[in-house]
Amino acid sequence: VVGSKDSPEQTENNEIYYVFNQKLLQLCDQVPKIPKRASMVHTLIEAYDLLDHVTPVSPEFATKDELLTFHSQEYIEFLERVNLEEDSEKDEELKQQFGLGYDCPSLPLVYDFVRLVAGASLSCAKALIQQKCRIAINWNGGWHHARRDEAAGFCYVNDIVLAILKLKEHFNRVLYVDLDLHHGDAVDDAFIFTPKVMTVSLHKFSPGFFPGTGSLNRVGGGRGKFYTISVPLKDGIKDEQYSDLFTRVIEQVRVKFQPSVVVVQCGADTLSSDPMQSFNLTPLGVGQCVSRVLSWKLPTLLLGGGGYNMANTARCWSYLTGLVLGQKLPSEIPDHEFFLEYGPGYQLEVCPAHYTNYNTVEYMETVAKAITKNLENVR
Ligand SMILES: CN(c1ccc(C(=O)NO)cc1)S(=O)(=O)c1ccc(-c2ccccn2)s1
Ligand SMILES: [Zn+2]
Repeated sequence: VVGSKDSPEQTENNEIYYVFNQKLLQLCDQVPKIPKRASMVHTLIEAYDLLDHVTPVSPEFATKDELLTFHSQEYIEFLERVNLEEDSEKDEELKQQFGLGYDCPSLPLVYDFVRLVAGASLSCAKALIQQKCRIAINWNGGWHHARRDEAAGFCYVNDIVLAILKLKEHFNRVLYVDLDLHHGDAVDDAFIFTPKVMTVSLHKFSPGFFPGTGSLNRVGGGRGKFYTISVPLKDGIKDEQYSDLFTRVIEQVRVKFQPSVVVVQCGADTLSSDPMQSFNLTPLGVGQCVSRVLSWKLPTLLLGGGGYNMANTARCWSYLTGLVLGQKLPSEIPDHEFFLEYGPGYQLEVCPAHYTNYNTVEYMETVAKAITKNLENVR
């Protein structure tokens, strides 16, 4: 069955593309804020025997031209130049200019890292375009804060914008869903003026909380007005309230926008006992949102993102991989290289913490009503 730009028929192909290779894991393991997370995620997925049911694909490096479809020449050529340098005092002020400072320390082989992370998400986008699969997964992608000409918020390259720009060449309407704790600001900004890409971001919105954008009245501009949806939330939200609101919003988005392809950033810093100590979700809550989107049977790209409790992030993305495969995973964490990280319970489930929930019923109603009102302007 051949889809078309406007109304892609359901691809007969039920393959699940899972993109990784050892080089990508090794480079991602070195990102200071998430040490060894890439390997923990991958080896847990492997330990649950999920790799037997996906099509594992080794990503290409993104070409320089592909990076330049979003990032500036200055930024990319700077990364190319510092790639092999030791962390020298040289270029110190240039590093600051390009965001390589405290939040995004300069990585060894940062250019290789950037090209392979971007290449992995682009490989997924190309596979969806070529209908080699209906669902593609890159748990080492989802870097939603990287800007055109600077690293930001632990993000060095915006693989999401690059993948959406590629998808946009073949799909008429791209829906971007950002489930990370933080507002997907740089992805919003990249598509804020176009009605071809609708971005929906659920995030913590609170004075002084990074990145500070994503208020309820952030709706986009120009021809893209009302094609940006911000869902600002408070600390302490739990699975049921989160997925109920998500469902109310996203089903309206589906009817009004009628996406032909969906990209979901599944940042796991929303889970209880993440060092960000903000939301109180479990993988079940994140899974309810992802399931809702998967039920539409559209070509779908799943990406990683934040998540600073490494074991819980691995639990969450293993659970989501199982969900995609229609497989319920056994609670006992299987023996594998990082088994001891899952103590003391060695269970797949994440228990909610006892945080105060500041999202009152009234607040949630206000948010839902404002978004419904904005969506009346779409279509
Ligand atoms: C740079 N910051 C970001 C940016 C992006 C993220 C993110 O996960 N985005 O998705 C998280 C923190 S930040 O200023 O809020 C922080 C830096 C270090 C932080 C931290 C470190 C340890 C425990 C709790 N918080 S927050
Ligand atoms: Zn985050």
